[in-house]
Amino acid sequence: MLLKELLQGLEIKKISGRQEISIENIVYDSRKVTKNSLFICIKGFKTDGHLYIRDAIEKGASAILVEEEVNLGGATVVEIENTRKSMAIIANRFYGEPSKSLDLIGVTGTNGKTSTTYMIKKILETSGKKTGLVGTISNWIGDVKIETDRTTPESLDLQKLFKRMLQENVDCCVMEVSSHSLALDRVEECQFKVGVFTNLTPEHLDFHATLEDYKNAKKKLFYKTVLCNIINIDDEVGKTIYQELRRSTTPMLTYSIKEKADIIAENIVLSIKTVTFDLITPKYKEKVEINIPGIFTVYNALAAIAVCYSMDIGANHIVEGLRSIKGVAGRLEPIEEFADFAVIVDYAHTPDALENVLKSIKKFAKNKLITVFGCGGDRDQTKRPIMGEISGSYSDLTIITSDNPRTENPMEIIAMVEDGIRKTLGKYDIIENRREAIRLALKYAEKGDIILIAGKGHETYQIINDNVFEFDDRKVAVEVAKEEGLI
Ligand SMILES: CC(=O)N[C@H]1[C@@H](OP(=O)(O)OP(=O)(O)OC[C@H]2O[C@@H](n3ccc(=O)[nH]c3=O)[C@H](O)[C@@H]2O)O[C@H](CO)[C@@H](O)[C@@H]1O[C@H](C)C(=O)N[C@@H](C)C(=O)N[C@H](CCC(=O)O)C(=O)O
Ligand SMILES: Nc1ncnc2c1ncn2[C@@H]1O[C@H](COP(=O)(O)OP(=O)(O)OP(=O)(O)O)[C@@H](O)[C@H]1O
Ligand SMILES: N[C@H](CCC[C@H](N)C(=O)O)C(=O)O
Ligand SMILES: [Mg+2]
Repeated sequence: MLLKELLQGLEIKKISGRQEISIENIVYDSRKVTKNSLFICIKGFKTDGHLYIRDAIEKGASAILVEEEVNLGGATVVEIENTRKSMAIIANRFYGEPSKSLDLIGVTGTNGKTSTTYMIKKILETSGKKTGLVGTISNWIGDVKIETDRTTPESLDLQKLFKRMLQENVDCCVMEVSSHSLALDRVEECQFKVGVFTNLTPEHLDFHATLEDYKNAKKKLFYKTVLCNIINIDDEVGKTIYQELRRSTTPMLTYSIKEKADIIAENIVLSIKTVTFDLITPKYKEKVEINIPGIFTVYNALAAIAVCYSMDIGANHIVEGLRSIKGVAGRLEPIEEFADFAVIVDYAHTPDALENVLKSIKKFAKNKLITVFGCGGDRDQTKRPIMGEISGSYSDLTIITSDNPRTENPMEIIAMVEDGIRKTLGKYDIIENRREAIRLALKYAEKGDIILIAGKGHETYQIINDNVFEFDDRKVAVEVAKEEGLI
């Protein structure tokens, strides 16, 4: 595509060099530049893309998009106000506006995005639609898995992925829309059919200055949708978003288990492995059964149902799709090798998630509830004491350990968790090494106990400083139990 075409309609401050040049590739990382690339310079949180322009030109970049004045030859230089936002516009154009041809569903909220997207995918597939998925665990094109390291990819990578989905005849794509992606314009130019709001509780307050900023980032999704917005009105923030969206032209569907809403669940029965409920929609009633425990599974299912209902997917496909789900990796995932006591791995890494999970499983513990968890480094510090207090309140024993300490001192993170747990009567131990923490929990466990290993869920690594080590809670629990002769 010609550079001139890519830049059409953008407010350019200054341009030096030819615009009639063919752009074969677009990149925002100088290390990925190939011949005839457009290199987009982004001022980041760690470094600044403008520092790598020379490097990019040497590798063959023929055009550079900048947001600060640079004077050098060898490539066309285009100066613009906001390169991150412009990248989304250019990427959408370069890949042929792919989201317009997909039924794109966006799910946002603090907790439940991954779980809800997997439910939606399963229902859509049951109804015969080839479905793509973009999210935390991995991306999918039908049943082909694509590794990812972001929940919501950078706009360029996202548009490229959408194009690939179209080439592979995908009908619908369901994606998690993180607050970072909304704040950093990763989903600008995406045309969503349906948007979902699951809930909002404190998280990522290292990135968003206030809870209000966090909410405002999430809210942006609902002004990008054309078919329907789906809102959990049992959530306090959901209620306010619902009120605000009444002025919008996009129709809305609400869901609830407590209040009058469009999609509701009644007669909920929770067991240690499943949930069942009576589904009531404006058009029909059905019995629903899902093989994932916890009251929040009902919420995630209602969100998924509302999406499919708004897309006119038949009730039979909804019920069958939900029934066929075997679980979502690292979300209340039971480790089957254990018989006398239960070991469950879960991705709860926010106060709200941890509280919900502990509440859900505590009632099924015939004996003690033992929790092993820590908090991630280089992330929101305010949640650490709160999570400590929650674990101390619900668990008979907490073993505080490391999550992904990243560049922080693990013992300092643990001390912040300990500040919270000390406010409770809950017993606790501190074992910084996560493998050893899991070992101790297994050694303490007795018949009828439940061990919850929280925070890392599906993750198969642990990040310590800038090193990524292999670490999977599910595998480690089994390995350690074998070493101890417990299984
Ligand atoms: C805060 C944040 O989201 N940062 C993301 C952002 O980084 P950044 O813009 O600060 O980039 P930077 O590292 O400072 O580099 C600036 C620019 O220089 C370029 N560069 C850098 C080095 C070089 O040699 N050459 C070069 O061109 C980089 O490619 C970049 O364009 O853009 C990068 C490239 O896309 C992302 O990898 C990076 O994610 C970081 C690693 C991250 O941890 N993000 C998390 C917080 C995140 O986004 N999480 C949400 C999930 C939240 C949830 O699920 O609750 C997500 O959607 O994944
Ligand atoms: N609707 C919900 N409300 C509260 N907690 C939930 C809900 N659904 C799941 N959880 C809890 O939150 C954890 C994370 O769930 P999930 O991965 O679905 O959320 P997410 O929004 O995708 O998280 P992330 O922001 O990390 O991508 C689960 O392991 C579970 O403990
Ligand atoms: N999407 C979340 C995941 C946190 C998972 C937890 N294991 C951690 O590393 O803090 C984040 O990037 O903040
Ligand atoms: Mg997720």
